Amino acid sequence: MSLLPVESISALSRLHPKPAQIHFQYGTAGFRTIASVLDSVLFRVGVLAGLRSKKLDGKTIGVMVTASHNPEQDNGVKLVDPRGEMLDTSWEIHATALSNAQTTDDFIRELEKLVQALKIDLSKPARVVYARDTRPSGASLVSSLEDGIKAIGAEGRNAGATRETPQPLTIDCANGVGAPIAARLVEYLGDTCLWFWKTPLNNACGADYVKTTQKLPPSLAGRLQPGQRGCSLDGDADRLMYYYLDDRSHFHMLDGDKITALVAAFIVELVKTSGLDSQIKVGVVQTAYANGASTKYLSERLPVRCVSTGVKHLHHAAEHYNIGVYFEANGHGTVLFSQPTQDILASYEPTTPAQSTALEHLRNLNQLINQTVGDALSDMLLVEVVLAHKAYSGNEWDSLYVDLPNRLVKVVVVDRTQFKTEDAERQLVSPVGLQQKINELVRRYDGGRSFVRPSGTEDVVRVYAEASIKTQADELAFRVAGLVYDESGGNPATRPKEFL
Ligand SMILES: CC(=O)N[C@H]1[C@@H](OP(=O)(O)O)O[C@H](CO)[C@@H](O)[C@@H]1O
Ligand SMILES: [Mg+2]
Repeated sequence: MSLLPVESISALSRLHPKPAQIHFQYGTAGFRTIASVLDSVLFRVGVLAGLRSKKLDGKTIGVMVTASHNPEQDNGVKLVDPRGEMLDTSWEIHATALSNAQTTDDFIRELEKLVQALKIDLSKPARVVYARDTRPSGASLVSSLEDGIKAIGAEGRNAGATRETPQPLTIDCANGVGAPIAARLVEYLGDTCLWFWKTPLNNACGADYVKTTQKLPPSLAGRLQPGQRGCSLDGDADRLMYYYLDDRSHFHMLDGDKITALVAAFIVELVKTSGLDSQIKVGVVQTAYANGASTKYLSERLPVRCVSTGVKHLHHAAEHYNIGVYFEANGHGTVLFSQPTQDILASYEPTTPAQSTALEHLRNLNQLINQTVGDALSDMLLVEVVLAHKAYSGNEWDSLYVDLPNRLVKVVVVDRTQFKTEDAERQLVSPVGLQQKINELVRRYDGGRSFVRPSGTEDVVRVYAEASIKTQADELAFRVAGLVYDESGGNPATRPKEFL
C-alpha cells in the first residue's frame, strides 16, 4: 500500500500557510469568504479532491472556484462529485477539519487520520478537473489549488481556461444582399460581437475574392487586427470564407473544408457525449476539390463521401446520413438533420448531466442551422457558436490540419464537351487515354493528386493539383494543364506561357 507523499505535501503546504485565528467552514456551497484569506484553503482542497478521487477509484472530482452572486472581493471553492453532484455531505466535515489544521504538521496529521479512517488506497490514480469564475482573485487561488493537486500526485485539468474576450468578428458582405441583414444583426448582437464593414459591391472583396486570391480584401487592411477573425460572404450571401491575421499579420484562410472539419468534429463529439452514437450516424460529403488533408482528417473521425461538384449533389448525398455535414471548399454548404434524427433528439431522455448538456447543444444546433442550403449568415453563426464552445481562436481552428499546397488552373479548350468524367469527377473517360497520361505525371510528385473536369458554369476545363510542397503543386497543375491543352487540339500559337 502506498504512503502519503508527505515530503511533497509538506514542501508545498509551507507555501500556503493558514492565517491565524480564522475558522473555516465547508458550508452550503463550500468555503466562501473574503478572497484574501483563502490561499491555504484552496491548497488543501486540492489535496482533498485528489484523495476523494482515489477513494472513488480514480473517478474525476470537480473543483469550482467561485463566490457566485457575492461581492467581487469574496471568493470560494466547492467540490463536485463524479456525476456532477455536490460533494457527498459526509466528506464536508473532512474538508472543514483539513482547512482548520493550523500548521503544516497538523495538516499532515489530519490527512493521515483521514486516509486511515476511510481506508483510502493511495496507489489508486486521482483526477481533478477545475475552473473558476471571473473574479480578479481567481487566478491566484487556482494556482494554490494546482499546488494541492500536484502535492497529492493527482492529474489536474483546467476546464475553465477561458477564451480571452474574443475580438469582434468583422464581416464583409461584398456589399451584396447579406449587407443590410448583417447591419441589422449588429443591432441585435452589439458591436462587441460583430463589426459589419461596408465593402464595394463584388469589387476586391467577398468570398470569391478571398478564395481565389487567398488574400485579405484590401478594404479590410488596417481594420482587421492580428488574432481577430474576419469573414467574407459573396454577393448573394450563399458562400462563406473565414480568415484571420496571425501575430506577424500574415493572412490565413479558413475555407469550406476548414468549416466542415470544425463543425463535423464538434457534432461527432456531441453525439458521442449525449450517448446517441449508436442511433445517430454523422457523415460528411465533399467534392474532389476538398483539400486532401481535410479528407484525411475527417476520414479518421467519420464516414466521408465524395460526389460531383455543385451543392445539388452534395445536398442529396448528405440526406443519406442521420446528420450530414457538407461545405464545398469555396464555402457553399450546410448541415442536415434527418427527420428521424430530429425525432430522436426530441424524445431522448439523457441519464447523466453530461448527456443532457450535449443533447441540449444538439437540439440548439438543429434550430440554429438553416438546413435550406444557401444561408451564409446562418453558417457564420454556426461557426461562431462552435468556436465559442471550443474556446478556439482562428489559429487553433486552423491547426486542426494543415492544408496541402494546391493549385487550380483554367484551360480554355476548343470543345469542353469532349471532356467526360466518372468516379465523382476524379477520372477522365474522354478524351480516351488522357487520364493515363495524367496518372503518369502525378506519380512523379510527392503527395501528388490531380484531376480534370469540364466546368459546369464557364466555358473552360478546370485542372486541380495538390502536392506536398507549393512549387510542386504549381508545377503539376501547369504540366497537366499543358497536357490537357495539347491533347484537346489547342493551337500552339496561343498556348499560355505558364503551361508546362
Ligand atoms: C471549382 C469550383 O469552385 N467550382 C464551382 C463552380 O462550378 P464549376 O462546375 O466548377 O464551374 O460553380 C458552382 C456554382 O456556384 C460551385 O458550386 C462550384 O463549387
Ligand atoms: Mg453565390
